[in-house]
Amino acid sequence: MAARLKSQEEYATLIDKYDTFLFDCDGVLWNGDAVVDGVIDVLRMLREKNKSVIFVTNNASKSRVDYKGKFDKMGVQATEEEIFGSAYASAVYISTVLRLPPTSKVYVIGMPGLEHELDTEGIAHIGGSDPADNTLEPFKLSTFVKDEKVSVVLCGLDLHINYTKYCKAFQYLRAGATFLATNVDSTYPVDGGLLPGSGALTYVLAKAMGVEPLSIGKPGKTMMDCIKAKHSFDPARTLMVGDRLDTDILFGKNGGVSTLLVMTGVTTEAVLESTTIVPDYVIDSLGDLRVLI
Ligand SMILES: O=C(O)[C@H](O)[C@H](O)COP(=O)(O)O
Ligand SMILES: [Mg+2]
Repeated sequence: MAARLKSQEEYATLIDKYDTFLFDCDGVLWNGDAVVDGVIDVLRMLREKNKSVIFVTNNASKSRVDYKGKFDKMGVQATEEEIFGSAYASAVYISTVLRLPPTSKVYVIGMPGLEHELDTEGIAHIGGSDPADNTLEPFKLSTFVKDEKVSVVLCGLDLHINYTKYCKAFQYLRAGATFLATNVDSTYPVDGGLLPGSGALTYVLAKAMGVEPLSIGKPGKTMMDCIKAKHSFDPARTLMVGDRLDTDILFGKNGGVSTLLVMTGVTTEAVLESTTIVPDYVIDSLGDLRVLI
C-alpha cells in the first residue's frame, strides 16, 4: 500500500532519506507550459540541500538542448548532463544497440528535437520536419519512391502528425524496417487537460501492421542505462518522482529505486485506488514540499 504523505514532518523525512531525485517532467514539473505551483522553489531547495537532481522525460518532442532552454527560461538550475529524454535514449539505442551500417537511415515521425538527437549520434534520417512529409495533400502510393536505405522507423510525439507520414512509415515497415517508438504514453498532459500521447500516435502503425513497436522510453531499461552511463548513484538512496504509473513508477521499480507518485498529471485517485503498480509514496503535488523552505 502506498504511503500518502501530507504533513511537513513526513515531507522532511522523505527528503532526508534520499540523495538523488529523478524527476519526470510532463505532469510533475509542468503541464505544457504551465509550471506546477511551488515546483521551482522545491527544486532550488533540493539543490541547496546538495541533493542530485536528474530529469527523465518520455517527451520526445524536445532535445536535451531544448529542455535546457526551457529550464533556463523557467529559472530552474539544470545542466544538459542532468537531462534525459526518450529522444536522446532512442538515438543512443540506435547507435549503440542496433549499430546500423553507416549508409542506413531512419524514417522519423516526430519533431525537430528528435531529429537533433539523431544528429548528435550521427544517425542519418528522413521524414520528421521535411516539408515534403508535412503536407495535407493526399498520399499517392503509385508515385511514392521508397528510400532503400531506410531500415528503421522511429515514431515519437509529433504535434504535426498527418496521413502522409503514416503512409510512408507504413511502407517502410511493410518492407521490413525495424519498428521503434520513443515511448508509448497513452496521453500527453498539457495546461487544461490531456491530449493523445505518443503511444496513441504509434498505435495507428501498430494496428495497421499488427505488431507492437519496441518502446525505448520509460519504463524501459535504456533510459536507466543512459542515466547510469553519466551519473553514479546509490539506488537505496534514490527516488523516482512521476505522474504516470505504467511509465514513471514502473521505471523506478525496474531500476530498483524508491518511487513517489504525484497527482498533478495523468493519474487520478480512481486509477490509484485500483492499480497493481503501487508507488512507495504518494503526494498531491511536488510543489507541496515547499513548506520545508
Ligand atoms: O510522449 C508523450 O505522450 C508525452 O510527452 C508524455 O507526457 C511523456 O512525458 P513525461 O511525462 O515522461 O515527461
Ligand atoms: Mg509525466
